[in-house]
Amino acid sequence: MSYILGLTGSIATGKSTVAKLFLSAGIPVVDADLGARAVVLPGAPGLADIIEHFGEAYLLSDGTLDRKRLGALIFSDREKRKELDVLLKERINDWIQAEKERYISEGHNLIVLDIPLLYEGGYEDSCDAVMVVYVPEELQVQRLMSRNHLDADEATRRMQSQLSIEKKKELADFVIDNSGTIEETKKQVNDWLLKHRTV
Ligand SMILES: CC(C)(COP(=O)(O)OP(=O)(O)OC[C@H]1O[C@@H](n2cnc3c(N)ncnc32)[C@H](O)[C@@H]1O)[C@@H](O)C(=O)NCCC(=O)NCCS
Ligand SMILES: Nc1ncnc2c1ncn2[C@@H]1O[C@H](COP(=O)(O)OP(=O)(O)OP(=O)(O)O)[C@@H](O)[C@H]1O
Repeated sequence: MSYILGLTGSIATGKSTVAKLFLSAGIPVVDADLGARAVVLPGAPGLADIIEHFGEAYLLSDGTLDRKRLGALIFSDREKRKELDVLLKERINDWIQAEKERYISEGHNLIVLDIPLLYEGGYEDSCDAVMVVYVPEELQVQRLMSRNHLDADEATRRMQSQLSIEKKKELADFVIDNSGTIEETKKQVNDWLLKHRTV
């Protein structure tokens, strides 16, 4: 039996940073953001759905999705965001499940599902436990501003497009506090692995 650990947080709290720590410990990670990119590659039905729904203005001249333009739209308009979620959710879910099954069939006893919208999308039921990567909101906004070159208003809007990190922390089975150094985060992940790797 494989133990399925859901890994989440809110935008820029450090999921990818923690996912890399699991990967370097040899644990397979299913990255939902990669799935979200795979289902909108040129030729994929998800891209055709987006263009049909939102229009050709969301295509770049090389035929790929204009992610920047679509991001600007959905992070400033709740209804449009919901429409995009409806268009892509099933396809992303199928991608996640297929990757998970592949790792299960390879015999891994621990598999991490890195899903930014884990709670918003109701994925907690398909996990044995959920780990939330936490930083306080002020630090979240700062890291988001500096990583994505956003001003404070835009970063706050993106943050508010997801369930708050405080709420996710309450719902979590395990919390990794990523407000210190990467080394401090690494220690928490390694301690968790020492306790749970053989579950
Ligand atoms: C709007 C898009 C094109 C913007 O692309 P961009 O390259 O700028 O951002 P990227 O994909 O790296 O996402 C960055 C982060 O934004 C957050 N985010 C993405 N989509 C959403 C959404 N619909 N609602 C809330 N937060 C979201 C996540 O925390 C994600 O990790 C892209 O995010 C997208 O296709 N989103 C819809 C798919 C989705 O739901 N992805 C989340 C995976 S579960
Ligand atoms: N402990 C830390 N100390 C300093 N900077 C950090 C730390 N952890 C992460 N960061 C930085 O904060 C930013 C956000 O981290 P990361 O990309 O891992 O977040 P994420 O939760 O995966 O984001 P998203 O939801 O957008 O995918 C990155 O620029 C990263 O380098």
